[in-house]
Amino acid sequence: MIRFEDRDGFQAALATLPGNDATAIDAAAARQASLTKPAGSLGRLEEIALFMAGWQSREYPRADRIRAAIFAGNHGVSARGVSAFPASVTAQMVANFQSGGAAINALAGACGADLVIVPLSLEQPTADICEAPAMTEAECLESLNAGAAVVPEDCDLLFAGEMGIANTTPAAALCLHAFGGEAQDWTGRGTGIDEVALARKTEAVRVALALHASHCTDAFETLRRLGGREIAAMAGAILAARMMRVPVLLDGFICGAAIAPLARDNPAITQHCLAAHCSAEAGHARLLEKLGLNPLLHLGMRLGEGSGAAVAAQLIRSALAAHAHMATFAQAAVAGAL
Ligand SMILES: O=C(O)c1ccc[n+]([C@@H]2O[C@H](COP(=O)([O-])O)[C@@H](O)[C@H]2O)c1
Ligand SMILES: Cc1cc2nc[nH]c2cc1C
Repeated sequence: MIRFEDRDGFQAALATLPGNDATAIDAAAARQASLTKPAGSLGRLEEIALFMAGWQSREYPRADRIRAAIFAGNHGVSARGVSAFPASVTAQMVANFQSGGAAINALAGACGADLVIVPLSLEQPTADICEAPAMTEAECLESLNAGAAVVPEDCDLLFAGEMGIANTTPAAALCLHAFGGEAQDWTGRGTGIDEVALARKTEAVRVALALHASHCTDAFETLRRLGGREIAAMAGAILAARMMRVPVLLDGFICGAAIAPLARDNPAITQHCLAAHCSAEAGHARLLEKLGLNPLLHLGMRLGEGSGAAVAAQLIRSALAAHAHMATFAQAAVAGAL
């Protein structure tokens, strides 16, 4: 299991990311070229098969062991009226996840993922990012390690999701810091706020940046100041997955925002990631573009909790089923292209 010893250990891991296996990609590409279809006719499903082959070092990659990890945290900034829901909903939804009644329970079941729910000190919200750093150094490190701990040794695919009332506010702040622009470029309606609350939320993002930006010198410090526990946990899980060369499906806006500070330090962090979908949250399309990721799905979803990733995991399974089970031209005695 991966564990980051301290902030330097986290930053060192981010600076020395392993790459994929070009030999496995070549072998998988040769197999794709031999299958009974015009070259490229399975479109992105072919790319997915090669992507999975490269990270798993397998000519025949698998999606049998899928780990879905949902992290939950509370946010001091929720007291500013930036969400359509009260902060108490975070713990209530965790209870719903635990009793099997949430969307992610149904969707993780449908894609065959093994779901773990990780509540992170829900009784202790982060500090209001408009007034202070969200977390202490110890809290941030603990959250990163809670994320790293969910990646099993034998894992074919990981997806990380979140639950945290008000977390689209720190997510917007992380995007603004990583990629610039204006607060309104990154601030959306989250759970469904009105115009007045949107103005308050945009101002909160602006104030948080004014307070912290000059101190955000690396990914750890940025997550600590502008993030939240579940956000840092997703970042820790995604970095740990990379260290173990486990491919990752990113979920929605908050999940993408969690790696924005990592991408600022090392843009290669996205190489083992596929963007599951483009959320309806304003800012997600721009975020994916900045991360250099082309989302697999556009379903108008904006739920979070790993729901988009769970749907996209079915595409991964389809891509790998075609890759593994189709006949070759030679086996099926089908003539190749002229
Ligand atoms: O995944 C997304 O793109 C997404 C977009 C908007 C909202 N959410 C979810 O809604 C919550 C955050 O919204 P808010 O309005 O409370 O900041 C949090 O629990 C997220 O999982 C998620
Ligand atoms: C009900 C509810 C469910 C969620 N799941 C993820 N974020 C959420 C936010 C709310 C408000």
